[in-house]
Amino acid sequence: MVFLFPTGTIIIWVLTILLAVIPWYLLNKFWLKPKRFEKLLKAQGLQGDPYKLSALFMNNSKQDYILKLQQEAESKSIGLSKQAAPSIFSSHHQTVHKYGKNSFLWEGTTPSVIITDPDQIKEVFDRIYDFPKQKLRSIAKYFSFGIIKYEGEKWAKHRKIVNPAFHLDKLKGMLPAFSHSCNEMISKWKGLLSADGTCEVDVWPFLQNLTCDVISRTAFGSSYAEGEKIFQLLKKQAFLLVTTLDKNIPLSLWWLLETTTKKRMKEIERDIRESLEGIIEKREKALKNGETTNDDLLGILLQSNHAENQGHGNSKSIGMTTQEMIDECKLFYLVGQETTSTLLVWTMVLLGRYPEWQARARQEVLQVFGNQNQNFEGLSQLKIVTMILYEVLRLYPPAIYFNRALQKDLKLGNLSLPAGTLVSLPIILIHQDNDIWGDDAKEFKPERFAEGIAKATKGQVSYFPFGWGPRICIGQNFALLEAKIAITSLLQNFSFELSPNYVHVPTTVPFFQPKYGASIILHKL
Ligand code: HEM
Repeated sequence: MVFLFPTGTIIIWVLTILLAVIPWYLLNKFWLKPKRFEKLLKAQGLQGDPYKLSALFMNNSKQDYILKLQQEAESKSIGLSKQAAPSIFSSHHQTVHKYGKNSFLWEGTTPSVIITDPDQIKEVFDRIYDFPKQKLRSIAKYFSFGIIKYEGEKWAKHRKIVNPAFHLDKLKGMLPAFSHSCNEMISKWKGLLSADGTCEVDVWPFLQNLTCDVISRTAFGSSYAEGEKIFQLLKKQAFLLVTTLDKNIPLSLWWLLETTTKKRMKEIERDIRESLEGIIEKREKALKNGETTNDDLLGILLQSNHAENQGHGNSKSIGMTTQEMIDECKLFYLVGQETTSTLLVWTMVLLGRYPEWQARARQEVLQVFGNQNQNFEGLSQLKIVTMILYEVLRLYPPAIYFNRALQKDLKLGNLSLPAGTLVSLPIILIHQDNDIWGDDAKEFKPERFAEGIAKATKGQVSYFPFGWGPRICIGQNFALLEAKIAITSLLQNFSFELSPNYVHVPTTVPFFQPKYGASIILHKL
């Protein structure tokens, strides 16, 4: 026997259920669940602001809120000797200041537990499958590419394929490209010198240009000019994004709007994809015809991908697809360029501020290379320059914190963390923690690295400008070699000091950089 309900009855039933379920869902999401989290964390001795519903309405989203804080901070010069964290990283800084190191803060309805204990930090970095990265919001879709955002098997596969491109023996072959780009920048600066052999330059755009040039040459070799074009497109896209953010349109709303900016971003995205597809297809064809590929990043990536496919009986789905290869190439630009130029600009600012360290570094460089071009063996002997770079990365790490998102209940040391919590590793606070580095933690003292990183940190995971564990930066040797060559060329040709016009306003968009550039006075040697 079949019972038939009239349609009206069904609709009433559905509405009744929805009316009962939706308020419960909202109550749980916006009140009961966060309060449960709070109770659980507090029971374990973690301290933080109580969860408040009003915080959700006050700030349209966490990103908007952080941007607002940053914009406020960036309008003021903080003075070079002052710590940047209170202004550029105020939410975490204030929480630790108020509640101590065992604390948490709220990101909307989600608690973010601040982890500062080196053993726990090591665990978070080592257990990559338990502590995956936080998923990006949709705004990042134009900028989140490749391996850096993958998880699980996909990440492992891509890391395996990309790894050979960054082996030291391959990097050695790229040194002439590094030197070429550096020499070009030095020549431009020489061209700006006045009759007395000095000039004042905002070095920041030159350094950005340098690291872009290096990536274009090392990633695409003979296709260098096309690489440059792609980078210009990526830059345009980033500019459009940043100007949109500046207009203070809530992110959530912006993504619903079909704006001209959004349209333009889509067009640029298509242009980038087509250019990269062209380069990759040309190279793939050459590889299939048995022609030797170039030893640039793309060439090595293609060979490695080819080997991965062959190792699996030529099954096409095993290696990377062309689209995935495109994403990896874009990633090299996005994470390899601004990070390294950031390292270089702060190195120039700090060496301009501390002439005694500049003199020591120059003495070492001249001892090792004289006025000759650099080579790998000589670069490995540069002890003072290395100490300086490590210290710059301690005080000015390009990425100032890491977030990881728990997808299941987990133990971390003595903590029991529920699924849905974030853990936050505030690298900038840990790098300047007096308990770890001593009372002079905030000062520029490269001598602390005289006997290497392990000695300076007493073997603890308390220094991690390149991350740590299996997901450590794949390009760290690339970046350090590039930085050493750039600093060496600079010291061989100029002495320099900070200009009185320099205004110290660090920003964190997209990395920990000088907002108003870096005015430096160069003197020809
Ligand atoms: C001073 C320069 C650099 C710094 C400070 C830096 C820092 C970092 C950090 C902190 C991570 C880990 C992010 C995380 O775990 O959430 C990372 C990952 C990565 N970096 Fe770098 N990076 C630098 C230069 C480069 C360069 C030059 C390249 C390539 C040309 C590069 C490519 C990558 C890639 C592909 C990853 C993702 C690795 C993975 O997830 O397996 N980086 N970098």
